Amino acid sequence: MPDPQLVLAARVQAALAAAFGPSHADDDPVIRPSQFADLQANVALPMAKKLGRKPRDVANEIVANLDVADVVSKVEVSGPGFVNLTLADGWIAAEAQRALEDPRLAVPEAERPQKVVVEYSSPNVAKEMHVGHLRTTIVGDAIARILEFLGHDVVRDNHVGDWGTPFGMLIEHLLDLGEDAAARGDSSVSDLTAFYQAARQKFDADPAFAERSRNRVVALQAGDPETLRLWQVLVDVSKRYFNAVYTRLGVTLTDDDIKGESFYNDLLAPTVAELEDKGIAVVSDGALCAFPPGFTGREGEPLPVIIRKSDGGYNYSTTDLATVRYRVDTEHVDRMIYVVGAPQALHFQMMFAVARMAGWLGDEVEAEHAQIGNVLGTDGKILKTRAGGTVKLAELLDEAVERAGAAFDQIEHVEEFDDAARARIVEAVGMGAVKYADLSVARDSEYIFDFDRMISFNGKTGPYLQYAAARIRSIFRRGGVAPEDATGPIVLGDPAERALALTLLGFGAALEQAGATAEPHKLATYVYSVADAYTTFYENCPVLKAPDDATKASRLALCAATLRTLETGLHLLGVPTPERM
Ligand SMILES: NC(=[NH2+])NCCC[C@H](N)C(=O)O
Repeated sequence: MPDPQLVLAARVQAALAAAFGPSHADDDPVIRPSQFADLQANVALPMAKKLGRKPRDVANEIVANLDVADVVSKVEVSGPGFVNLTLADGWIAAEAQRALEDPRLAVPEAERPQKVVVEYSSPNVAKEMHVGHLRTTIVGDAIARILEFLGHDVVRDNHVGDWGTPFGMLIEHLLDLGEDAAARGDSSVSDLTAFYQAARQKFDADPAFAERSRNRVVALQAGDPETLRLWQVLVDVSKRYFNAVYTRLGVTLTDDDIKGESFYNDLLAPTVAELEDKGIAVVSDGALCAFPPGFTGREGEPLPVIIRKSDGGYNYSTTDLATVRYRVDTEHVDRMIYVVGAPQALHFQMMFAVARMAGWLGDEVEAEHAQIGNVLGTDGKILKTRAGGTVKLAELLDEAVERAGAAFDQIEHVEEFDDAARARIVEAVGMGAVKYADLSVARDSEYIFDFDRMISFNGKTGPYLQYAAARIRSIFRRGGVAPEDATGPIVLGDPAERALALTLLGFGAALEQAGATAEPHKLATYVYSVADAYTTFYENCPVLKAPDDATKASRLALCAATLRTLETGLHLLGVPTPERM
């Protein structure tokens, strides 16, 4: 869908080149939405400064060279030298029609498709996923979906924390409980939080257990087959639990997307060797460290990235460096997006800096930490249960659905749905509410997890948007027309029709921006603006009772284009859209 802003930017640049010389063909035309017209080009002011001329004269000269008759109905110079541009109704209608007829809603695929690793979710084995993981899972999944839709080759990567010293105590605790407890799905094992805490308690209280645990770590690292088998039992129990959460959330991660930390075990030594060969890793206080330039501590002392501890063990950073190296050398990726909590920002900055020193990252390969802000409770503190513990994800999702049910039962026509239909809708509303709440806030800001707000059918919420889409479907049902058969032609008369069509044309730009910056909230905000423009349209423009057949056909086509934009946008956010509700 050609974003009007981009179309006009190109035209203004052509006018700049014609008026002031070809060197200005790439100048920023400073196109902005305006309250006086659809868009405003504000380039005359900076240009006048450069040329030492009056802004208004420059603006007039731009206009004299501007070739926009096919796109714009009115051009006007105002104020000190703004160029006001009003799009032609015919152009908007034709572009909306083109979107309607295109399965991709006229969203172009990327000119230069990239291979992009989107790393997200990344929970830890034998630990319950918490709301922080919930948010990286939801945001990461939306990023992956958006980039895929834009035509990139997306590799989903679930960097599960499945290795490290805690596995010693976890394996010993599993042996104490009896392995069949895991096979039976006994809650002493499947309740991951309880399992982890019990192991931890024994480790702290019982020196003999602690000793066994330490020996077990040694056996694990030495690759003892029986120990590895027990480790795998724990990994499998956790995977089952993660998958249950993913399925419920409609998250597109599968077992094939898991490359846990253990995946890189064999690559750690060669990675470290390369860092040593290149003189990047040096011994400091017995440990092997890299000192990326520009990172200093409180006293100005250089901060280390510890590559190998003095006891010979590798670190979290080492695994991450091996991961970068593997993705560059073996997977040949162009871009890596790490959807991980904001508290790990320094870790990623320093780790990327070391990878750049090693030549793994550079202009050719970009890596970015897509930071995720904390999830707070309504008291403004990090979300905790009433007892002060970590909130369990499964319970949180159950509560979302329960509350969605209560909200849904307030809808007047609720008796139209049988129990099975109601259950499906309520599940979708609960998940949609949680997901949209997560996605509508800039991912790096903290946000307050507030059931009352997110489950409302009013306001900037998932349920509101789901309901908006379902209401459009119900118009088609009542009119006895299938949305696919509403082919227009789109003609714009009422200002609300025009405003809706213009909003629909912004889909491509919203996706493009969301993908470029890995910020799904830009799409979430856009989808809301579509529902908003639709509401104004619906209040002002009768559809089934339109004054004549041509108007009815045009309005049904606008409804169809809106429906597809809403459903596609919500789908790319991972928010389910029940056909009826
Ligand atoms: N490549 C990475 N370090 N990814 C982030 C992993 C997140 C880690 N497992 C955690 O739960 O905090």
